[in-house]
Amino acid sequence: MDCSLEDHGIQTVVHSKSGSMCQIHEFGATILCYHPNPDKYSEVLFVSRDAVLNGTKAIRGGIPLVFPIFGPPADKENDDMPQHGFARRNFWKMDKSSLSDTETEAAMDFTLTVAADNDKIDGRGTKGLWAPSATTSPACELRYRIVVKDESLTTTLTMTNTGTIAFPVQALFHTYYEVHGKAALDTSKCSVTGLQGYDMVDKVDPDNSKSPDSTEAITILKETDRVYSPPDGKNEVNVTLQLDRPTHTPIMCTAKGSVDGTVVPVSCVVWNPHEEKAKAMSDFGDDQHHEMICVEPGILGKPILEPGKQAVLEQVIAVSTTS
Ligand SMILES: O=P(O)(O)OC[C@H]1O[C@H](O)[C@H](O)[C@@H](O)[C@@H]1O
Repeated sequence: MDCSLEDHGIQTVVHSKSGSMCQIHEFGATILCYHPNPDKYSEVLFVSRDAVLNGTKAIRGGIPLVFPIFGPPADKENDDMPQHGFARRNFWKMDKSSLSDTETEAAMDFTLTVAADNDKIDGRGTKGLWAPSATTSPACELRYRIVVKDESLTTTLTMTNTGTIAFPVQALFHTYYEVHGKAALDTSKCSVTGLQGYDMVDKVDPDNSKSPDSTEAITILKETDRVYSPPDGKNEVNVTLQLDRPTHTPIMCTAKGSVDGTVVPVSCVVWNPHEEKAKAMSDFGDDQHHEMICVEPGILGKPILEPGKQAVLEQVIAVSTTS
């Protein structure tokens, strides 16, 4: 992504001390780029060259936010909410009072407020739990805090149930990483480690699902769409990504979640559409599956968020193990 991009709806947060910067599109509060200290590092995130940035379609790349469902609705007959929910399909508000730029970090918050009967929020569906209704629909406030440091980006999504109806939560950072040298399919250059021992559901080839998966390094050999759920006792995600970066250093991604103050397990999705799916997506270059890999930590267990309570999902992307 071109970090010099300036446009209506795009906000920039710069950490003056280190020069690290991040750009966020108000549509979906989608982070488009994260460029750590430019004296030392290159861009971390991938955005499709055909991504739609005018607010008519979820942005293909960066870090789209998935909430309150992951994938299509569980009960498609009775719920027409679109895949991955509504968070990525609406304009969020930047909170000017949250802006800061200190010695150690720069920060910016975005919010999306969803009243129970607000029918202006795109993607709530017309038949399911979230269909706008003053009496039967949930309400929520989403607050998204983005903190940029010299060598790390921390994103924290706080989901507050502001209504009277409890709802199941799924929330995920759909992070698209740039793989340098178009090497995503080169197994010696692009890999993800840290998910060994997780239960793996293979959405492309269900017969290949493993419980637990003993694979040490996940590489891309074909279309890959896998959901990794942690073994008992492991709640945080802690993965290492080799992306053939110019510095030859890996990226570390950690993530944790909680509901009403209680830690909940965080799963991790690994996705690369490969050739056929790449060609089928109108907002993705035919050959761009060579340039990216999605590693997406999230709360997928559908814990119930009661009225007045909060769920929190946090991700840290670090370009150095010392961050
Ligand atoms: O095309 P989208 O709705 O953005 O979804 C892109 C991908 O997101 C996740 O990674 C899912 O596991 C995939 O099944 C889906 O294809």
